[in-house]
Amino acid sequence: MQYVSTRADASAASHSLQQFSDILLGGLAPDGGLYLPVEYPQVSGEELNKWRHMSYADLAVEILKKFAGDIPEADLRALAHKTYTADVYRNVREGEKAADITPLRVLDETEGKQLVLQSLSNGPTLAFKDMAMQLLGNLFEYALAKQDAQLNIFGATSGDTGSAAEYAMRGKKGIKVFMLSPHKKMSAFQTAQMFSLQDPNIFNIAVEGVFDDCQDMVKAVSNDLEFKARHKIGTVNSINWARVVAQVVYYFRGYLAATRNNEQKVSFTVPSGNFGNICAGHIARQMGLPIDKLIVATNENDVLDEFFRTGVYRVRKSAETYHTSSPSMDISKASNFERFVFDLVKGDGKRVRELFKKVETEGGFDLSGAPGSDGDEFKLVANYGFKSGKSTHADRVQTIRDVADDYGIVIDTHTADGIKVAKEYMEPGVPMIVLETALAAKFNETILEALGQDAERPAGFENIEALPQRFEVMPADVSKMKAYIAANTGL
Ligand SMILES: Cc1ncc(COP(=O)(O)O)c(C=O)c1O
Ligand SMILES: N[C@@H](CCOP(=O)(O)O)C(=O)O
Repeated sequence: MQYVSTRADASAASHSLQQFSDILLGGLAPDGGLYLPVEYPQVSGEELNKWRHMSYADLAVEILKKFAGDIPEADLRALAHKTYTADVYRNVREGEKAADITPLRVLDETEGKQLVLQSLSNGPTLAFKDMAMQLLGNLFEYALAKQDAQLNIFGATSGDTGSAAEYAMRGKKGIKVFMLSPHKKMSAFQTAQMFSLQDPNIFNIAVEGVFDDCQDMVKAVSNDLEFKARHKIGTVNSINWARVVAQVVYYFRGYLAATRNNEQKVSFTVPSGNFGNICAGHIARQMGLPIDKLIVATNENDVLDEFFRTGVYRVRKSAETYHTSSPSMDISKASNFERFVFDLVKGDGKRVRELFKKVETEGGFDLSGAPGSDGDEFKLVANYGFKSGKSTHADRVQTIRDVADDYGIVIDTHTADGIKVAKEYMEPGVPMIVLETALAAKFNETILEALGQDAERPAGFENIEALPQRFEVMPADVSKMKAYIAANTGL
């Protein structure tokens, strides 16, 4: 499989095609775009039948090999089996099997409308990021060992990517992690999870700004090609295609576990911020997985909900980005949205460049087809199955209470946003799978408010907030950031 940048000129595309292994360590494309495969590999009914009873690791191999043909299948198999084990994804609820890796639980079935929770947060850091990040850590180690190279990961987090990356990369030979997070905007648990790590290869930088400021800096540093090459900069954000592809696997797993035959369809509701998770669902659908709807659930930071309702993409400035009780979704400039726009404009990289230039200069674009708009591609969105909705603090507190009362489980604030929105789109005969993107323990402040009691804590995290913390506070200033990285890479 070959890869092309979302901003590549069609005429020049043949000169800039890359292999999976080439883009694995590099992250952002040199033209500032994101990588996508030149075409989505297709999945047949026969394959789906074969995959129904496979282990998660074997299913991952089947999907990965369609995207990473330049890595020998035996190596992919070894990596997947090292990653997707019951021991790594052990934080399951009572009655669920860790060996399922992403267990499904039917919450409700009323009048043929099935509400299902797919648990993606059983890994070491209690969020769905572990699903891809654990694999990425092993892939990086594999690729670096082959080249005897080193990698300095420069990433941005609103709370979960950071800890997942640091837990996956700590102690890994040849890898350092520089992770930007918005100062004082993560939950106490998330902050402690990252900042209490004392490993010498981990550098936590609390930025005076919001997540979007952090992600902008990651992109600015990556766009300085000379600096990027000299300091061997790579990324673990969903900028990195391997992250997205690893997330495609659990959509297949969810579909296969919720259905009996390939005639059946399911819908997915996805708590969304940077659009990486649901972008993986979009790719699964484009590969032929029988997904009916893909529902984008946002919190009060509703840029994506606005687009999927109106066709207007209007990013918010840092000062207009709210600090909410589902803080990992406090994002107003969703990076992976560019991947979807590339598909929406039929792979026209020049048009993607123009549209995202407009985002920089005018704060957005309008594809609604209204007089004076920038295009009318919004009418095509329905072909991709996208719908959307929004949830507020009051909604998520109420949803956490309702789910505890009705189904006897405690969900986190992001999953609550998902369930609130999912309920607006349930249909008889089409299971609605809500992705559980984190465990409640990470957002205890809101659980306490909703239920009057603490969230259960998996073993090993009992007193995490009391541990000593190590981090730097820095302004959102690219040149200062580069100086910090340069001083610490030793290159
Ligand atoms: C717990 C949680 N839920 C939802 C999201 C949103 O996912 P995405 O950014 O892939 O849209 C995030 C952050 O990515 C998260 O950490
Ligand atoms: N919500 C994320 C933000 C970064 O998203 P990513 O998928 O691009 O890594 C977080 O928790 O850090």
